[in-house]
Amino acid sequence: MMNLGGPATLDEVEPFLLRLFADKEIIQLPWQDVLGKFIATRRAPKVRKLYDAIGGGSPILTWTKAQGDAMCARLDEMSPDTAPHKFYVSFRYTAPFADDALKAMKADGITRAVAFTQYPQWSCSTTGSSLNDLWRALDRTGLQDAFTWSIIDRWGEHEGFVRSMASAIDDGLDQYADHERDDVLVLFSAHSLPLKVIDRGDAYPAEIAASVSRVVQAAELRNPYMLSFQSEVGPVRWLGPSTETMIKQLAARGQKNVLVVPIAFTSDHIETLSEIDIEYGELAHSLGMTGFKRAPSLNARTEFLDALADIVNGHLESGQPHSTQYKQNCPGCTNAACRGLPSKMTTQGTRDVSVESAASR
Ligand SMILES: C=CC1=C(C)c2cc3[nH]c(cc4nc(cc5[nH]c(cc1n2)c(C)c5CCC(=O)O)C(CCC(=O)O)=C4C)c(C)c3C=C
Ligand code: FES
Ligand SMILES: [Fe+2]
Repeated sequence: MMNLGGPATLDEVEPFLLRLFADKEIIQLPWQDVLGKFIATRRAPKVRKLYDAIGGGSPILTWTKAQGDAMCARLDEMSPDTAPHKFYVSFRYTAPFADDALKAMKADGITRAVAFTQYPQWSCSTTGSSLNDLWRALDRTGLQDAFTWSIIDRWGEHEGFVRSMASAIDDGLDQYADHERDDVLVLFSAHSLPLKVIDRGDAYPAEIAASVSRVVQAAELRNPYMLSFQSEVGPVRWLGPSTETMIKQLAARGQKNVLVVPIAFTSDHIETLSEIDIEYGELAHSLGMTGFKRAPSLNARTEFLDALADIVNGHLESGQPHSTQYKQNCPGCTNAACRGLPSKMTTQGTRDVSVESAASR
């Protein structure tokens, strides 16, 4: 289960930021080694305060473990012939790292592995970076031939995911009085991306829009809705409209009730608990938006735990090594590591562990 990760304690904030700003696959800076360190160190005190305000750390590992446990229990029942199922966590910027996961898998005698991104929608800066690093970790640990791999690289339109988002929106709308419910504007908010990444051809904006459209249909939403992007960092230009600006504009036109729906994260962390709930919440209230609320994150929502198991089970049944999209590099890509494959992959059309050499690396 691959994700960005987050600092579990306040002491981990600075090392987390140092790793993030050193990763050329999420952010490209001039003189990255020097400037990345400078930005991370300077940013750390402010970010430490934010994590302090949400309980002293990111809950992302706790949620991922709860999701993994529930997913594996369901998979053991759904697919006895591939049981037992075990999950390992591979975070990009905090422990457990890809190397930790691979070593633990080897120690447990695992031979068949599914690289399962926990970002529903693809971006080369998130899932792409995690996968590139996973394949590098195989080399670092000398475990190139230890596992036969397949990849779940995106699932933003999966029916179970879409249904769980729709039911989270229902719960979000239930927070309003009956007479207000129809007046609520549903504001889908996704993490933004630098425009440079989008111009390169990153699939993320289209995949976010596809998720929103499917969720709106599944929720049979009668409310108006919009999509905006949050969490921009640094002086580069980011994809808009920004969630913060949108809140100001909606407040200016007298919109009182706004339900924010995080569409690109599956569990709570700093962007929901701090940025939306505290920062945007205070902004909205100061502008007279009395009904500013957020739909709950999926976390351990039953429909979502079912969805995770269903995504993996469907993947195993399909026998697909990865999605068709996976091999489509961004037209503007200059990173030779992108869309690589490990040396041992499952063969197209089989759900078993037959081995085939990867076509390219
Ligand atoms: C879909 C998810 C995400 C995308 C896309 C994404 C892009 C992206 N992020 C940064 C820089 C930072 N992100 C930070 C935190 C953070 N980012 C995501 C997800 C996506 N990022 C999550 C889930 C988290 C929170 C981790 C947690 O609390 O558990 C941070 C650290 C916080 C801060 O300093 O504000 C930075 C920095 C860039 C540059 C980027 C673009 C490609
Ligand atoms: S940046 Fe998208 S494939 Fe390399
Ligand atoms: Fe981020």
